[in-house]
Parts: sequence; C-alpha cells; structure tokens
Amino acid sequence: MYVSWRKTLTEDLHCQYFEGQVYYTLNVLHEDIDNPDQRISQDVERFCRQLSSMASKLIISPFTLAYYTYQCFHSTGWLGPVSIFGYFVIGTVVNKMLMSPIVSKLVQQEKLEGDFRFKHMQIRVNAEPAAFYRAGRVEHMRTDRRLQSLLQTQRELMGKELWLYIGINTFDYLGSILSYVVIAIPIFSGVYGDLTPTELSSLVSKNAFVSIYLISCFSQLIDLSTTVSDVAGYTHRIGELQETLLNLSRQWKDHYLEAKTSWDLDKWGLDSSRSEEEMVPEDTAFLLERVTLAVPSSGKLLIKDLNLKISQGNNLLIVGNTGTGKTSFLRVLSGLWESTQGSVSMLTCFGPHGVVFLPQRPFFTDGTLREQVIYPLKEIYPLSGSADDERILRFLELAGLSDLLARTGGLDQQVDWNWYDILSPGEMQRLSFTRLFYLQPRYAVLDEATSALTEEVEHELYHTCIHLGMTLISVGHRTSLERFHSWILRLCGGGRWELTKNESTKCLLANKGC
Ligand SMILES: Nc1ncnc2c1ncn2[C@@H]1O[C@H](COP(=O)(O)OP(=O)(O)OP(=O)(O)O)[C@@H](O)[C@H]1O
Repeated sequence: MYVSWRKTLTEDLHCQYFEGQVYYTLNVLHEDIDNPDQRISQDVERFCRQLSSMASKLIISPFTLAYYTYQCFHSTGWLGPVSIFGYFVIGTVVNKMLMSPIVSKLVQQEKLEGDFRFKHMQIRVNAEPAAFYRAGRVEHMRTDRRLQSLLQTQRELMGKELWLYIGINTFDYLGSILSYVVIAIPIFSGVYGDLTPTELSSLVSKNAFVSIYLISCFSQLIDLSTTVSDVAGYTHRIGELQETLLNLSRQWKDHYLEAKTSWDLDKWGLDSSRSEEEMVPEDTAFLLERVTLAVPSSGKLLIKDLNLKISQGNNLLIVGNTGTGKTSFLRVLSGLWESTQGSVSMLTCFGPHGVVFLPQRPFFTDGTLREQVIYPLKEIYPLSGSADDERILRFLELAGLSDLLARTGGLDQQVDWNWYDILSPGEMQRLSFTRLFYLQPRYAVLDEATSALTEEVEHELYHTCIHLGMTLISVGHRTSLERFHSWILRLCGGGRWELTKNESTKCLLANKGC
C-alpha cells in the first residue's frame, strides 16, 4: 500500500485533511512538519552555525596560508608555492564552472521547497473549507504536482553535484600528488644533494603525500559522520511519522469506510454514465431523524433530538448566538462530523446536480481566475473543465467582480500572488458566489457567506441564487436574510432549538423551546 514514504506522507495527510478527521487527528508530528516558524528558526540556527564556522576558518586561513607558503618556499624554493598557487587557481576556475549551474538549481530548489511548504500550509489552514468543497482529490493532485517538480529539481541537482564532488575529489587527489612532485623536483635537481638518505627521507616524509591524503581522508570521514548522523536522525523521525500515519490510516479506515463510499467524488454529477434521475431520486436533500449533536472534543451539547427534512424550494435559515452550533450543524450535514445520536441522511450528491457548501471562510486554491471560479471541477475532470467563458464573465459581473478580470489580465493568466492577499474579505465572498453561480447546484449551503457585504449586495446575490433555482440553507445573523427563507431554525444553546415557518413566524416545532 505504501509505495514510498513521500507518497505515503502526501496521501495520508490529505486523507486526514479531507475526510473529516482533521478535527480529531492533527498531532504534534504534523504540527512540527508543517510549522514554518519552527522550520525557519531551525534553518536560521543551522545557517548561523555554518556562518560562525566559516568566519573562524576565514580568520585563521591567512595566517596558516602565509606560514605554510613560507615553509614550502623554504623547502622547495619558488617552484613549490608558484605551482601550488597555480594549481589552486586552475582548481578554482574548474570548481566555479561546475558550481554555477548548481547555485541556480539550488535557488530553484529552495523556491520549489518553499512553494511546496506553502501549499501544505494553505491546505492545513483551510482544511475545513476544502473539506466542505470535497476538494481532497484536487488539492492532493496540486500538492503532488508541486512535490514532483521539487523532486525532479532535486534529482537534477544531485546529478550536477555528482560532477562537483568528482571535481573536488580529483582536485584533492592531484593536490596530494602535487605536494609529492613539488618536493621531488628539487631533490632530483640536486638541491638536497648534500643530505644523507636519512635526512632526505625525513624531508620527504615532512611533505609526504600520505599525511596530506590522510588528513583529507579524515576530514572526509568526519564530514561523512555528520551526514550519517543527520540521516540517522531523519530516518528515525520519518519512521515515527510513518508509524503514526499508519495508525491514523487504520483508524480512518475503520471509522470512515462507510462514509467515504457514500461521499465519493464520483457522485459529483459529472460522471456521464449516471443519469440525473439515478443520482437525485427525491426532491429531498437532507433527512434528519432525532439528531443529537455534541462537540466531539468537549462533548458540549449543541442540538438535541432534531427532526428535519430539507427539501427543494424550502429555504432554511439557521440562526442563533455565536457558539450555539450553526457551523457544527453544517458539518454534520456535510458528513465532516458525525451526530452523537440519530441519523443524518444526505439524499443528494455533491456538486452541480446536488449540493455545494460555501464555507464560512472562503477557500481559494493557487491558480488562475478561471480555476478559482470553476473550482474544484477542472482538476478532477479535465475535459469537463473547458468552461464557457461567457458564463464565467456573466457570473463575475453578477457578483460585482468584473474588474477582477482586468486585474488578473484574463481568465487564464497565470498569477503568482496569493488570492487571500489581493482580495478584500468582501471580494472573497463575491468570488465564492461566482463559483456558486457557475456550479449552479440544486442546493446551496451558505455559512455566513455575505457577512462582509452590504445588505444591498447580499440581496442581489441571494436573489441571483434563487433565480438560478437553488434551494438555500443559510447560516446568518442579519434579519434581512429572513425574507429569502421559508423556514428558520433557531439554535439556542444547550441542545435547545426552535423551528419556525417564516410566513407566520409561528413556532411549529421545538424541543424545549428557546
Ligand atoms: N474544530 C473544533 N474542535 C472543537 N470544538 C469546536 C470546533 N469547532 C467548533 N467548536 C466548538 O463548537 C461550538 C460550536 O461552534 P460553531 O462553530 O458551530 O458555532 P457557531 O454557532 O457557528 O458560531 P459563529 O456564529 O461564531 O460562527 C463552539 O463552542 C466551538 O468552540
């Protein structure tokens, strides 16, 4: 099942994120891996250590260089220092030639690594909105694409580094021979003709190849031992991570197998082998029977014994104080949380023929304006992603975002910005509505989707939704929303709720009354 640890890491993280486990299972290991602050501080620490070691070498080098040049001059005359310096210059030029492509590759690798980490952070921060969109597969694909290009660059970098290492080792090796040659020339030219064999051998030993070679071997061994210890540390860490992910994966399989099959993305309604009638047999989207809901981590009771049927044409507004469980109720509807008791049935599918959730925090992926609007369709079904430009432009206009097209430079213009940085909260909500108009589902679940907009804009957007034939399930605080809804579910905290028909604002059902 696990092809490689990298694949495992990506797949399992996404499983956790997108199949609703995120609320229960993010643990210290994930925190650690995806925590950029920690990563940056580690990088800075490592960099500082390297810097201080480099600085100490730089300070000492001129003295040692001067001393050994004098020693070399003393035993070999001008020939020694000149040939060593010449050899050094040639080596530097060769090294420079081998290093130049590595530097640019390293820069590219750093950038791609940053992109990959950013993507993980984006998913992590937006796990819930992404899960509401059922965007697991598309985000998995996008993240995997980044990982693959990072790995590709790393492979290329390794190839280039191989040549550099060959160059460095050859340089070291020839360097040690050179030191031998340098002493050999004066010996054979008779400079040391008056020395006894013992003195001569002691002189040769002084400059011997072995000592230089041994030093270089030892330094390499020391370098290697640091690398080995690093690798051992990483291996241990990865082993821990893999074990944890395996455990989570097992738990996830036990608890969510049933849920996964019933929420499969094939039910998005774009599978041409299924007819619409097959997928949506009823005009009812959700059926709740004696549902009791509590916060999974704390057990805080939010809703008790709720019976509810949400069917086409019956727009439902969910209201209540903060923290009474409005969003949690939507989580249960979307299958992200399980109800404590009772049954929640979703009788429709996700997507254009069924239900689309607009989460409280708008979610945007990386990519072009078109990709934001049609999200998450294109990546899952590339063929069906050949979207109708006119429709997109019309919906952008209806959402009041015509100027965005000019800002991006076109629907398919690649942008290097983060959408969260360049859009205001209101614009983000408008863009989410553009997406909703484009998908045109039969049921739209809107979690405070107009909180950053004026009442007039809210009116226009809701009006368009209704005009496009959507049945709305909204969460909101404004009374202006009531006019678009025929039913109002008021959550009162402590499990109490009240369901009223809007026309008469008469309470029809309640458990203990609010
Ligand atoms: N992921 C979570 N893990 C643990 N507790 C949570 C989580 N999300 C929400 N809660 C808790 O569940 C309760 C209901 O939260 P919920 O987000 O449903 O409230 P809400 O009615 O939508 O509030 P608001 O109007 O502020 O959006 C709160 O007490 C909250 O602290």
